[in-house]
Amino acid sequence: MSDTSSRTATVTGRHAADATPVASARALTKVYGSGDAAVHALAGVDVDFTRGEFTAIMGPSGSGKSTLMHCMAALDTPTSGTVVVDGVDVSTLKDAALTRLRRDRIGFVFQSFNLVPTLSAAENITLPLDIAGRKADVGWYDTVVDILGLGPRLGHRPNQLSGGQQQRVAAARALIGRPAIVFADEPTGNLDSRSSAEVLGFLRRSVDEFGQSIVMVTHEPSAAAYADRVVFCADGRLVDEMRRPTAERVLDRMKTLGDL
Ligand SMILES: Nc1ncnc2c1ncn2[C@@H]1O[C@H](COP(=O)(O)OP(=O)(O)OP(=O)(O)O)[C@@H](O)[C@H]1O
Repeated sequence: MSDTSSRTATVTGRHAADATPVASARALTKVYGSGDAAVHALAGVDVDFTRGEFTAIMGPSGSGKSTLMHCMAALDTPTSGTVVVDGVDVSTLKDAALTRLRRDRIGFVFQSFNLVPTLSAAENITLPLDIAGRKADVGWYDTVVDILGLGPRLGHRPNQLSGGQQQRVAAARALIGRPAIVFADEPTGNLDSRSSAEVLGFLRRSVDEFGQSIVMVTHEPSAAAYADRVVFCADGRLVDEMRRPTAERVLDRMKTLGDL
């Protein structure tokens, strides 16, 4: 559950959000299959994600949330429309440039953690930088590890860590390269409420204290309440948005969309 009192305290010290969107989509469509079997997963989405903000994407099951996130994160190719991430028009990029964009400017957190089982927590955290041939900024590495309380676990492999600890490692890995944007797909879907609060609290703090931009798909109103803004999907379109959400208001809005 969101701790609104501590959040209000940190918001005061937050980085000013930059007016230029960190990622945007225009007239975005995604059709799976064809003919009678065609599914219009995205039916024309226009959206801007503000730099330095935490945005949650909510909506009923099948409304297009994951498809939207995957198209925005260059993990999937739209049928039509444009996606711009950190000033780069993703549709113009060939495979190698797309790989670089994902590696250098985007951080990912997935529901299933997606850690490399043979690597230690420390090695998992720095993996994106190691692949890119970059060195971790030692001060930043220490800060992230410290905030996430991972110090005593750095030598452990994923199967020696709890789900919450694994997701904290995944969150550290997403942020270690200071990406322009972090996309999180149901990051608390496999976590208990305490571990969820730790991961969401870290994401919130990274926005407030370090100006990180985050977009998160979630089913949970209590998770969406950590965001600055919630956008609501239904039938492949964005149908509404809410600023300064609370779990109660998000839940009420979701009921009118036919979910929960
Ligand atoms: N690879 C695919 N092939 C065919 N249809 C797909 C594919 N991926 C998604 N869809 C369909 O596209 C629509 C949107 O799916 P999407 O996963 O984006 O929704 P979602 O809002 O993320 O759902 P959930 O909350 O259940 O994860 C659904 O009707 C889904 O069945």
